[in-house]
Amino acid sequence: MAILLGSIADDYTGASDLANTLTKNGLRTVQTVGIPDPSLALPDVDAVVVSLKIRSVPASDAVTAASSAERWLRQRGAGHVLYKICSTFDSTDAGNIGPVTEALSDAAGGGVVLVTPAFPETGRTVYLGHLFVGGQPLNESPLKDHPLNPMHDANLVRVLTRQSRNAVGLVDLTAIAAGAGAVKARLDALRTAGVTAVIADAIFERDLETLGEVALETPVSTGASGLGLGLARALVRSGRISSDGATTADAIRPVGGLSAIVAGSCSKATLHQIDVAERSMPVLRLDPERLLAGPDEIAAAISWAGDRISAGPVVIAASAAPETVSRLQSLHGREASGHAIETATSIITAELVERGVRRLVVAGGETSGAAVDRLAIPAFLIGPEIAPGVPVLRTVGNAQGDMLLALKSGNFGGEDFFTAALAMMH
Ligand SMILES: Nc1ncnc2c1ncn2[C@@H]1O[C@H](COP(=O)(O)OP(=O)(O)O)[C@@H](O)[C@H]1O
Ligand SMILES: O=C(O)[C@@H](O)C(=O)COP(=O)(O)O
Repeated sequence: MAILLGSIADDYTGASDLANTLTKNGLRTVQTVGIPDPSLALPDVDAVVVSLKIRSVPASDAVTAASSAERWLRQRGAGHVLYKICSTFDSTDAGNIGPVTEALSDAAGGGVVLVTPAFPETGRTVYLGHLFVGGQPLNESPLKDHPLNPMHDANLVRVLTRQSRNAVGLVDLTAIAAGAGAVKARLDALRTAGVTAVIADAIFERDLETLGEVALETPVSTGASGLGLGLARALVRSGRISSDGATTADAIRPVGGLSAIVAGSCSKATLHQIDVAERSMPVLRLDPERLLAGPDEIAAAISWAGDRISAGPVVIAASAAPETVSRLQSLHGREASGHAIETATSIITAELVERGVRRLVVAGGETSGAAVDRLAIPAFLIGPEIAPGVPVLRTVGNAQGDMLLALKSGNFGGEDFFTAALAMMH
């Protein structure tokens, strides 16, 4: 299998978001969970998105994992590797966007890396290096309260500089609006000045098309689904995609079984989606203190679900509002509480699958990563889009048999996302 575009995603929801965008823009795409075992039969594709869970791990671990994935992708022919980060630039001063970007660039021989989290379809735009989420600067958006990566600075040149060894520059909208030639000239000037990564503005898809065209001539870029769109369209325009385009219908052949929703995202969007779901299906809100205290809360949740799930889908949620999250974190620490809750929700998910769930929605990036790892799912085919950034996924090579999943980024989806997702899974 020779591929044209490789991607390394820093979390699993982000990987499915990117795979969805690449598919919608004409690339046959598969999402793997880590580097797949050589025995796994993957379909013939144009693009592979390797999902890693490296957004919130020590930077050195993230660099090691991303570097192995990069080597694997290059060995399979990838001329360009996109490091897929969150459209809200989720990271801390310790990383991991800067360290991974620099490591991937070094491995590919250096140069300047284009970096942009812009994803206009979901309201993420970058202007003069500042990230806006909907109408708000990043630091005023709900991301200021993220449980693991609270974002307090919208100036991404500053944010990335704090995480990088080398200088970070800006390619502003004026250069991008002037076209690929102007962007390349700006990159040349910045390279001469010692810059190795640039934040690129982008407001409209046409800006991302320009950036995709420029990025495709370089070995590495860093960005969200918007840059994926630009790269995919540039590849299609280049005439290098030999297939008739990507199809998604086969991925949603019915799998039967029971259905469930597990939520660990504490984003404003997910909290509202849970409230809305409560009008039409049973919802269990886990007690985070009890989850951290021992296995009883997990056992109680499994028993609660067992009593109801044969009658229809249920929701089990650890998700809580910012005040509750802060209280828990002040008692147990930010990372320890996040990790313990992810472990708990992943155990509950695996028990639900053990009891016959084959159609599963997981809300939250880290939450999805923990759940998919516990289920040991090796890869996914990409089905149709449920909401911008969230496709239906079909497992490949799964020990429990075929399943349909939706891995929902915390911030994505309309208020009826859970019912909309299950309506597409049979
Ligand atoms: N009630 C809670 N208190 C503290 N942390 C929580 C709670 N519920 C979930 N979490 C943690 O918050 C984090 C949410 O991150 P994630 O799953 O990536 O969601 P998102 O997609 O919104 O970023 C996870 O580590 C999860 O375990
Ligand atoms: O780019 C995005 O916003 C998403 O693809 C993504 O990475 C979301 O991360 P989580 O909100 O942690 O799921």
